[in-house]
Amino acid sequence: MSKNNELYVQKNALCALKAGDDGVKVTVIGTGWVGLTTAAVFAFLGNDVIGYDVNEKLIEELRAGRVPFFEPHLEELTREGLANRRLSFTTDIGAALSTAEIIFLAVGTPPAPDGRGVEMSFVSRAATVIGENLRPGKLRVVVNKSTVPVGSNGWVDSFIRQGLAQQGDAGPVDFVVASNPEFLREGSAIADTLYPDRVVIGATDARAIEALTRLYHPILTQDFTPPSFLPRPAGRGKVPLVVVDPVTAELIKYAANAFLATKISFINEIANLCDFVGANVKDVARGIGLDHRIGEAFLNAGIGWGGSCFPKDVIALIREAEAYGYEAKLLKAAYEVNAAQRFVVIRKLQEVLKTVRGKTIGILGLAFKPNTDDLRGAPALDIIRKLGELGAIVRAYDPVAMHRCRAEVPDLPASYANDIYNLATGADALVLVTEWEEFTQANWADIARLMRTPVVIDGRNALNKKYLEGLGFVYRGVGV
Ligand SMILES: NC(=O)C1=CN([C@@H]2O[C@H](COP(=O)(O)OP(=O)(O)OC[C@H]3O[C@@H](n4cnc5c(N)ncnc54)[C@H](O)[C@@H]3O)[C@@H](O)[C@H]2O)C=CC1
Ligand SMILES: O=C(O)[C@H]1O[C@H](OP(=O)(O)OP(=O)(O)OC[C@H]2O[C@@H](n3ccc(=O)[nH]c3=O)[C@H](O)[C@@H]2O)[C@H](O)[C@@H](O)[C@@H]1O
Repeated sequence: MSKNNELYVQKNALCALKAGDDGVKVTVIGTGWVGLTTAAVFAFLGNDVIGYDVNEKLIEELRAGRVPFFEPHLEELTREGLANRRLSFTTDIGAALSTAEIIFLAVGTPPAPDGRGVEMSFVSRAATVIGENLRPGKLRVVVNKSTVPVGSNGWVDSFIRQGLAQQGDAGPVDFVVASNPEFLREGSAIADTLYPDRVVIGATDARAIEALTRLYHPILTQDFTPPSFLPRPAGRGKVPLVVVDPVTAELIKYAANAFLATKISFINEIANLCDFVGANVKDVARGIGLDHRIGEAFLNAGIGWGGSCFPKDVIALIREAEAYGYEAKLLKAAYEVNAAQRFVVIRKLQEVLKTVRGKTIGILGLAFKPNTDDLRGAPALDIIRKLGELGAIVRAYDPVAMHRCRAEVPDLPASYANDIYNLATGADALVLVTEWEEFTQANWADIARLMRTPVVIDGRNALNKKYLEGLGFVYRGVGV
């Protein structure tokens, strides 16, 4: 689309009715972290939203107003949507699609079983089912929010057409496919959705761009009353809208995650150097981050990145490049630095304790980061397994993720403690893996007294080194 066209569409769409005034009919396919957040937020903004998922138990829970994963305020917002009847949930695809104007695809795209590509079967299945169940009538905009390999927009279109073909001669069905990548972070999913840095729409069809711009109008203009639990950040102005073609939108998503992941690997490499030369990586990060071209965010050194997306998306981009005979050397290096980084804490434990065999090691935190119970790609799991292999007796505690860990990783070689003090009792060392506030705010004087030997390896540089050393701890951070 030409620049003039793009501006024309944006201007017109922004002049259109606010979504809150007439309520867009939205259906979200897949009600996990991204889908449910999308559904709850658009319902909160005054749209009529139906969440559809193949997981019957999940839908049952959501209907009862229970969100079976930990995401701050998401349950509150879901309950509010259910109470004011803006939000509903179903496992009936026909009912889910019958009124829809905009259909979001938010199903998972995990790594393929061979670890080399992206598992796209959830997307293809969902797209086919949409095609099988769309009926003639008004235009439907199918919007891909899942993170997908470049070119998937056309691919989704073809699966919808295959589904439509199954219907036989049902009459003409008017639909377009657009891309709308998601940039929310777990732990701050609602804030990131209501107050995003930008909204990206990947489409060439003006009707799709108009429909999505209308839906996003309150967010783009910040013209809504914020929820009581999430005030609008001070100084938050209008949100930039980036309208591009679908392929570019899909690449923006991968590039954003790959850049952030590379930034963290970069600072971790510097942290490792700091350990050799005796510099302090926190000061280095501040010293470089104040340069606005670099920026201070995402320069926290430690055990590196985990989670459901950075690892799989960096790999996906490497594979994407390979498909064109291009070796993405920088991304490969970022991945490798990260893969090794989580074991830095084990090396530090060995430096202090000499052998970990037979020693009791307490792991502070299981989730891949604070404010979530998500264990996908969590560094804690690799660290615990490695310590198990080395003969350590591993105990773990996490404020919210233990329940999930017991269910999802039953073979983890660790037992669980009730709280941080219980974990510390008799431990030879503690390793801080997830920087929960509960850990940074704990009574470390009590913890020192409870431990067999007061040793703490701070994998997130989140604790106060001087204070802990004052309490008699042997403290090791990463590059501090
Ligand atoms: N979790 C995150 O923080 C972010 C995730 N993303 C991307 O968003 C997508 C979704 O991720 P999550 O929400 O984390 O996944 P998730 O695993 O939490 O949720 C996916 C949901 O889709 C459902 N599903 C699978 N096949 C289905 C089908 N055919 N029809 C209906 N529902 C179906 C599953 O039952 C599940 O509830 C992925 O592509 C991910 O890369 C993007 C930004 C942030
Ligand atoms: O595509 C996705 O799923 C999402 O992936 C990340 O979000 P998320 O994985 O929820 O969490 P982040 O806050 O980005 O943290 C990712 C990992 O990097 C680590 N990290 C983060 C920042 C930092 O400075 N240092 C660091 O080690 C965290 O501990 C965590 O393990 C991106 O930040 C989101 O923009 C994106 O939408």
